[in-house]
Amino acid sequence: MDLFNDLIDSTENLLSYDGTVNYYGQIFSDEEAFGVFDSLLKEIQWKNDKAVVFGKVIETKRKVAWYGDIPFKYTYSNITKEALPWTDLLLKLKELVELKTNEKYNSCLLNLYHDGSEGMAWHSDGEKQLKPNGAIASLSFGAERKFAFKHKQTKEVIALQLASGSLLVMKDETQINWLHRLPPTTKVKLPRINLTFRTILV
Ligand SMILES: O=C(O)CCC(=O)C(=O)O
Ligand SMILES: [Fe+2]
Repeated sequence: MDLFNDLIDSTENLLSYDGTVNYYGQIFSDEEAFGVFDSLLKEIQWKNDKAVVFGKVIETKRKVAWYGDIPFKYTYSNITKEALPWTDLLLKLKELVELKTNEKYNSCLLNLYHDGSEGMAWHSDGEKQLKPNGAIASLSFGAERKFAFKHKQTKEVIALQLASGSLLVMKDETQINWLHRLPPTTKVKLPRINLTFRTILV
């Protein structure tokens, strides 16, 4: 457990305006986080992410997976996926995150970054199928990575480190007003798994 975790106030809003982001720090010990990382690596049906760019289908090195209450169809980057049924571990993680954040979720997008060369470019999670202004809860396991927000108008950037076993929540108008990204870095040589719990409209 990070000694500094005691100093983290999960009720503090990291954004100065136009949205709410709360960082809970490590909600798992390093050892627990490693165990979860290992299980997810083995049991999740990881697939290379596909995107349509200028009409061409490209495959990213990053791997993804999509799970949910029912076989929701979810479209992003012009590709539609169908949610797989929850595994026992994913359900446990979902219930823990629901308890911690006092919100409900019905689906989860998972990302596997093999090392720092893989990241995610500036975007917001504002897909039409998502509940408007719904909370998105992000769990991280494995390598610690930098995560950043950029305001769409003012261009203000707010960055933080996402520790292994940590929880972050984005809610209210965050997706309307802010972009976020996971910057690539040559410093990180180890893999990271990220889970974002979301609410799909049914
Ligand atoms: O890997 C992360 O921390 C963020 C992933 C993300 O932004 C997304 O899946 O939409
Ligand atoms: Fe995102």
